[in-house]
Amino acid sequence: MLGQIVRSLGRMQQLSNGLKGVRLHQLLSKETHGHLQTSLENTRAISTVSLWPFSSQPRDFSQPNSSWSPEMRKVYDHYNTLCDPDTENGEEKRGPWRKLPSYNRSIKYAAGGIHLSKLIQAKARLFTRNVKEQGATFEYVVFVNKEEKRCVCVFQAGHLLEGAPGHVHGGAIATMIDTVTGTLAGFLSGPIMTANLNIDYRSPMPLGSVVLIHSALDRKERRKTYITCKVSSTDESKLYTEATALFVSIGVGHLFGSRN
Ligand SMILES: CCCCCCCC/C=C\CCCCCCCC(=O)SCCNC(=O)CCNC(=O)[C@H](O)C(C)(C)COP(=O)(O)OP(=O)(O)OC[C@H]1O[C@@H](n2cnc3c(N)ncnc32)[C@H](O)[C@@H]1OP(=O)(O)O
Repeated sequence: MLGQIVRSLGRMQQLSNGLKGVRLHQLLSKETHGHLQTSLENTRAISTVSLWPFSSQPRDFSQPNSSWSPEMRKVYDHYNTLCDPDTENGEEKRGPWRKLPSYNRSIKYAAGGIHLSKLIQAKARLFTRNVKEQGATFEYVVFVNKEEKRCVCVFQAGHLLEGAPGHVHGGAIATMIDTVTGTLAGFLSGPIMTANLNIDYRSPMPLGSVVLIHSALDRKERRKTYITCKVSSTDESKLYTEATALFVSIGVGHLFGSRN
């Protein structure tokens, strides 16, 4: 994935004069750093090298906060524990689970350039992370299992996500499905965009619910990554939603109006 992203960014640099003087590391998002670190296995060595262009650290939203219900916290703790390394014969071994960090921008910084300024505006924020009041909208953390090519998102739906009275808006559920399946597809295939999303809403989801969003790789065909998804109660006794999604791999230049 590192090679893929660096190649894509290299193409993007060639694309635009506006990119002159911008270094690749300035364009890499913190998320991408996280993914790179994970995929490169050697997280300790990598994390000692600062690739982040700002002096102040951005806030990682994938952390418990006071709006979380006891149920949200319990499920988070369960999956977080799966990320802990085991100690065997005095040696630390990491399992396949990783918690992914989440920030309110994917790309935070770039210097100059008309193409970049179209994309990187000071007020732009990641849709799911743009509300200051904790617990009001999307509270979620994604855990990925790289061996099984699947992930689980723990999602608590806040009161501003109402659709049908007392229940979560279908568009908010679709947002989370797109986010979680897209995160998995991006983790497995590098830069992608959603091409198709099919959703079956099976039961209404009460506001305030804590649910699991399970996503798994179905298959990959050329540039296409197919992902399946199920949204259920945390004990998995109730099925709320099922979905399938298709993501198409893109060169980052795609976002700048180039098909390369
Ligand atoms: C730089 C990004 C890096 C991401 C890093 C993530 C960091 C993590 C951060 C935060 C996590 C949050 C994660 C969020 C995730 C959400 C993502 C979104 O919501 S994206 C917004 C909604 N999507 C669009 O706006 C796409 C608009 N559509 C397009 O741009 C194009 O149509 C595109 C890219 C989808 C395909 O265009 P073509 O020209 O590149 O490719 P062609 O040739 O048309 O298709 C390639 C193959 O895909 C099939 N295909 C394309 N569209 C299809 C469709 N709708 N249904 C079925 N097949 C389709 C085609 O038939 C073709 O298949 P054959 O290889 O020939 O077999």
